[in-house]
Amino acid sequence: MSMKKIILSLIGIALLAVYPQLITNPYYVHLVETILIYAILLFGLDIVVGYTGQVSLGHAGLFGVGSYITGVLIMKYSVAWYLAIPASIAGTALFGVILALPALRVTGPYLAMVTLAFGTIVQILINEMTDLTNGPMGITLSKPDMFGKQMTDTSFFYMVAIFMVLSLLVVDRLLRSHLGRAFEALRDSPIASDCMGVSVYRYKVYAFVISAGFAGLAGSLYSYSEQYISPNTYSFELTILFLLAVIMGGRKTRSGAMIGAIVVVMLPSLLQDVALFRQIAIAAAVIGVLGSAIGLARKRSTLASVAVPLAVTFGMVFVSFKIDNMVDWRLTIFGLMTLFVVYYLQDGIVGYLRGLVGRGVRHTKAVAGSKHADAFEGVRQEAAGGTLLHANKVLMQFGGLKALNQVDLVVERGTVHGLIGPNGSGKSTMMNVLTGIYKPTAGKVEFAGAVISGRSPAQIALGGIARTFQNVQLFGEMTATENVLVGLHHTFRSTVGDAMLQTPRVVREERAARERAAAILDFVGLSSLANEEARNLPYGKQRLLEIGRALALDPRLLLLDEPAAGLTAPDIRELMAIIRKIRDHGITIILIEHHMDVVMTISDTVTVLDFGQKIAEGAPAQVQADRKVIEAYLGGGAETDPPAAAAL
Ligand SMILES: Nc1ncnc2c1ncn2[C@@H]1O[C@H](COP(=O)(O)OP(=O)(O)OP(=O)(O)O)[C@@H](O)[C@H]1O
Repeated sequence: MSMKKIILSLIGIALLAVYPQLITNPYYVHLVETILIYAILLFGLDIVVGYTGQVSLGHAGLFGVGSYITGVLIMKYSVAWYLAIPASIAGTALFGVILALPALRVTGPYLAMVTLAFGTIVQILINEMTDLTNGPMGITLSKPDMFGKQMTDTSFFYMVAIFMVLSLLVVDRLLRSHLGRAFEALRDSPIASDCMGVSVYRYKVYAFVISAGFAGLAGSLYSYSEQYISPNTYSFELTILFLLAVIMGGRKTRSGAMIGAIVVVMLPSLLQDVALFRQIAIAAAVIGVLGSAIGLARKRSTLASVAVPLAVTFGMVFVSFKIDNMVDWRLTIFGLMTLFVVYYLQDGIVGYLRGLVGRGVRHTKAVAGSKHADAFEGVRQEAAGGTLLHANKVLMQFGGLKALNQVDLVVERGTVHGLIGPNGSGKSTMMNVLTGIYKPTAGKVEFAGAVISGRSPAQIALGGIARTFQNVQLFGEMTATENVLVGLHHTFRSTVGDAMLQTPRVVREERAARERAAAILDFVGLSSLANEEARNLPYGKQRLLEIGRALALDPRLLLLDEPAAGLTAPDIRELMAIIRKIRDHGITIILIEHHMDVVMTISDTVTVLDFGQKIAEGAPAQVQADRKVIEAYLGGGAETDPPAAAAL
């Protein structure tokens, strides 16, 4: 933790400690208490929405489950708080599994609909299960007892503050660990996550369960805080407000969740009180003017780009002085504010403020490569010779189209095996079959003596097959180092508990992984770009980074899908040297490439596909001279790839 962060945290804790002593009005103490409770929920919601990129409209439902578990346990069994709170966390986490199930099948608007239905069903059930929940009458409860005495409002405030600080610490540690990287990776590219051994299924479930646990804790504290719960609270509006809070505050930041919590609590007051609305409108206009001036001075914005947001903020000030009360206008103003945030503050308030001071998202800086770390540290040196991979009569059918038609492919250990063919001949389909993305319609794939067809991509990746993609599939918002670290995910044995508590094991594993990542980046020539976000790298470097990330898996077989596409001549030479070095370390390679000079120079064996069938196989010179191959390239009409044909 940096000195600045420690000082800020201590100031934050000191403010929380003195607040209820300085502010004696119980209304304001309760207001901040509610903000702290919502912040706990939003830390969790940010894992699902900000990190894994899933839409959840079910979190008000989870919040309700947490509240009612505590409410029912107290009403029926007079359970103590130290049992009721853990029961709410565990019980709501179980409901998180139910919410995760649809996320495994659907995404985007469909997931939004399903999670919304979940929230609605929870609300209806609470309403209808009168015997258990008291139905619409709600449950009344009192503040928890501590040492045989009922807590005062102030002592309960401290209890909530302690839970919030602990949640903040735990979430922060978790999200900075290998698990946080796994969540983030599956947002940027689920397919690449799976192929790096980070199972999308498993980590989506983890994200929902952990997030639900925090919703359960928040719900439980809320029931004690309000001392009365009823089904109406956990409504559709609340769930929208939660989602808006994460977006408005700024996703992937804890400070964003805190700001979001303030918004959730203050918005209803803001939309009722015209004087408060005027003050906020003026503050927004001042920040807007300052931000635009800084943006223009630093040449990061243009007059055209700041004109509309400025006009809107000034418009808001104008309107705030024109209206006398908020009653008729609150929904319109709420709608316009939502539109403004979604359109102009896509990185939220925290993202906007960071932009003003010229700082992007903070990533943990890469370490320098250590003398002890070696890029190929985990790779098993295998003796060349013998079959490593055998695809046996593979048929891959899409409707009536046979993308692969009874293809046999035998790859020898320690070789570079070229796979070529005109566009649409089935090369990428073969890659997808070998890595488990497609399950073959018929035939089987054996790898190192075991049948792998039918296994999941993550299982196949962890079994020793790594790949790159024809259309680069990097984790764009993560740095080059973090991309490689996702590839090194398999080297971690630490559990969620280790990550949350920062045990020595997780610290040791993280250090070792970072040193290894530095060595891998050095090997692919990207050391100087280690802290750069992948989306900002030049195209050629992105391809090299994909190779580095794949090497991190310690593969026995590496599949390279058109690694030279879009590369300049010097980049291609660098790439060829890298491929040779990888082979020299005993890793077998299957290389799909349209640059014939590359394939023919570095392959030991070449297989040629055409219309899903194998038409030739052998040494490069032999294949180049094959009449069927020449015909496939030169006689293929529109399907012909000119550079490939020319090279042949
Ligand atoms: N998921 C899919 N659904 C339907 N058809 C598909 C699918 N994937 C591939 N195909 C079809 O299978 C055939 C083989 O495609 P594939 O991408 O494997 O060819 P390729 O040899 O890799 O081509 P290129 O060199 O252009 O990448 C094509 O006709 C393609 O349209």
